[in-house]
Amino acid sequence: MKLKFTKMHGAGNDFVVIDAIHQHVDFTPAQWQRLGDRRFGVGADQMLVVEKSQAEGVDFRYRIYNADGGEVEQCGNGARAFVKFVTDKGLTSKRAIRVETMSGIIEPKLEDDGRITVAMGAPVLAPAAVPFDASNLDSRAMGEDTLWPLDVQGKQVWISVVSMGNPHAVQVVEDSEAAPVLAEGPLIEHHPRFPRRVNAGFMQIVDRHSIKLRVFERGAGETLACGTGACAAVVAGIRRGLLDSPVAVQTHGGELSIAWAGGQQAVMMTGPAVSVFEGEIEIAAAG
Ligand SMILES: N[C@H](CCC[C@H](N)C(=O)O)C(=O)O
Repeated sequence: MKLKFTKMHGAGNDFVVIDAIHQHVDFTPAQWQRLGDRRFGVGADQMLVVEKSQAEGVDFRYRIYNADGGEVEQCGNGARAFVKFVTDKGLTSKRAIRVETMSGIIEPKLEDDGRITVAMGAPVLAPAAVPFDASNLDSRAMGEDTLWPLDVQGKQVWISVVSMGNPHAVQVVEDSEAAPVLAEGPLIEHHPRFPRRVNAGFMQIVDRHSIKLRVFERGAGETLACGTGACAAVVAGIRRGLLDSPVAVQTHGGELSIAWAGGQQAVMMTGPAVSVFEGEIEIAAAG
């Protein structure tokens, strides 16, 4: 079938965005993987599928597929690309939208300066949210947060475990550019203590209102930016008493602004979203 799509990015985290309101979209993981393949398909970190929501008072539903073809709960940069997409396509005239995702309702809003702010929901700082095998109970309590030791090929790495709907294991590093993101990221992503795998964040504290962040994403590898990863890193840093809200998050693809008032308050993420090109692609039937 011929599939119409829009290629977009949010701070360099790139997406294939599909209108599933006016197109029938029902792909297998192998077909999603083909779409995300940078040589045999369009190529993207994630595929975003826009649908009408059946829920009362909710405008849209959006589904997220990683480049490896797996469907996941949440995507922060994707939420901003989603808002730009539905606005540009005239699918809504609203500037504040309620969107249903696999992990709950988020509320993105198009700002006057073209950036987009998304209320990403409250973080959950507990292994049970990820899930995470907390069998190794010798965790180290740091202020209100709990740090967990992860044995990564004999090296002990202290991580904060945070859910933004999707799972994150965040560590503080001296120098994010020198951090072993490509070597250690896959080992953390596939670590046996994360039965559903995990996104691995490497955060350098610049000052109390600024960090540098690299994320080796579950199902996509290192991306130029990770929105939920930025939220998770800031929440972990605030809980450990290292950061104060708001925090400027510098990523390889651009800057995100994250604010969080603590507790059960929603994490607020602000950043860019860009449409790059429109296209059509023939996606062969599975098999
Ligand atoms: N790789 C993530 C999904 C995409 C998240 C990221 N692109 C963002 O902007 O939040 C996961 O498997 O949970």
